[in-house]
Order: sequence, then structure tokens, then C-alpha cells
Amino acid sequence: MITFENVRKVYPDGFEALKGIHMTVAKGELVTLIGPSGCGKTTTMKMVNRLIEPTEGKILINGEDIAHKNPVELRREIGYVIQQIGLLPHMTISKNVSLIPKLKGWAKEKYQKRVDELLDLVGLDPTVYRDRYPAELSGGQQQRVGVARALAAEPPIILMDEPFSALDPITREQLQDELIRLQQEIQKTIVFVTHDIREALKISTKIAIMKDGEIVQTGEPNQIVKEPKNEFVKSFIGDEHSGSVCDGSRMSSYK
Ligand SMILES: Nc1ncnc2c1ncn2[C@@H]1O[C@H](COP(=O)(O)OP(=O)(O)OP(=O)(O)O)[C@@H](O)[C@H]1O
Repeated sequence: MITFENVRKVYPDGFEALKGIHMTVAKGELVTLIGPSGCGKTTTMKMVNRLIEPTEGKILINGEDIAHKNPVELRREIGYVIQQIGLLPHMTISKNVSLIPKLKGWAKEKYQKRVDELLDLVGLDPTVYRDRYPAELSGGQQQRVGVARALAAEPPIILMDEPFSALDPITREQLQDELIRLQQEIQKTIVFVTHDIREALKISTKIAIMKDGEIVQTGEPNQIVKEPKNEFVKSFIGDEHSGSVCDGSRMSSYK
């Protein structure tokens, strides 16, 4: 469980990017942060692995204030996927994916097996791809490796900052489906940032809609669609929900 308690962020130039947010992400939830450009989504996410420190307030993981944790150790426990995947170009796919398990001291046999399992999971045949270098993969395939790498050390928490936004629609749909499966089957706790309300409605168990450094509304996708709190949320959702079908708490079948 991740808890944000009155988290405020003022950047050194005096800009108040977060105005005291409260939010909980329960174990096994996939929470999406969504809102207009500059509303504070990435700032919020980067506080969870201490790439950004709050000016005020606290972030707790399972009740423990992360300010007291060593940032390097904390980051090994949290998977992190970003749009610019950052695979190391001089290392094979296998070496890129096994980086953190190796740092954590896993035996070679164990991490090699894990690499193959993960490549399979994200739809890349390990016998074809494990010994290739990143430059020998397409952008979509590299993105899949990025997801595999984030899962490699079996972190309980995964942060994903617009991980699919540069992908073609088909690959994007496939990875969204994969993510839903991962969250449902392996019960990962996932915080996901996107600009795309369709993506948010499809993949999230809970959505947090942000505006100007504040969380305007949180709720299950169908709840947000049925009961938008104000005109901003209504306009943000737009007509996306027309023709969609409720599938549990998530939304599906857009027309
Ligand atoms: N290092 C910084 N110094 C000053 N202001 C910053 C800094 N980083 C971010 N900001 C400002 O804080 C606000 C929130 O930025 P953040 O990156 O969290 O927004 P976002 O919602 O993720 O935006 P986008 O959707 O465009 O990625 C923005 O107005 C941004 O300009």
C-alpha cells in the first residue's frame, strides 16, 4: 500500500507543483494518474521512488515513511518504466533484463530462467531476442523489454510513466492487455501515468484525475464516468464513455 499524506511540492523557482495531495494505492491496485499537461502527474510518481523529494508531507509504503529509506535500495524494490526506455545499448537484452536481479545477488541459473520467462510474458521469443542488442529491436519491442526489465526483480510496486505513448495502436493494445493480466494475476501494485483517458478507463482499477497540482476526483473508472464530480472531470472524460461497456470496474468495448 502506498499512502500520500498531504504531499506538497514547491520547486526551487517557487512554483507549487503539488498543493497537498492525499491518495492511497492499495496492494494489487492499478491506479492511473491523469490530467492536463503540467498538472503534476510525473512529480507525484517520481516521489514514490525518491527521484523527487516532497517539500511537505509524507509518502508511506506499507506504513513506513520512505524518507527514512535508502533511495538506492528503495529503487531496487520498485519497478520503473518510462517512455524513453533507457536500455543500455552495449548490453544484450538478456543482460539488460537481468541487471537488478544480478545486483540483488540472484544465482545465474535463477536470473537466466527469469529472463526467458519474462521475455515470453511480454511476447518476445527468448530464443530469438535474448542475445540481441537494443538497437536490433523495434521501438515497440524495446518497450516490451522495458516492461520485462521492470518486472525482473519481482518488485511489489511498479511505476509506469506514459510507457506506451510512443507505440503503434496495436502494440499499445497488446501491452495494455498484458498489464491488466499482470495486475490481476500477480497482484502487482501499479501507478500509471497517462494522457489518454481511453487507456485510463481500460486498464485502471482506480483513476485519480489531477488539475493544477491537486487531485480533483478519484474512483473506479465506471464511477468516474457515471458520476463526474464537476464540469472539469466531465469535459475531461468527454464522450469517451459513450458506447463503452462496463466490465467489472473497468470499461471496455469502445465504439
Ligand atoms: N525541476 C522543475 N523546476 C521547476 N518547475 C518544474 C520542475 N519540474 C516540473 N516543474 C513544473 O511542475 C509542474 C508539474 O510538472 P509534471 O512534470 O509533474 O507535470 P505532468 O502532469 O507530468 O505533465 P506532462 O503531462 O506534460 O508530462 C509543471 O508546471 C512543470 O513545469
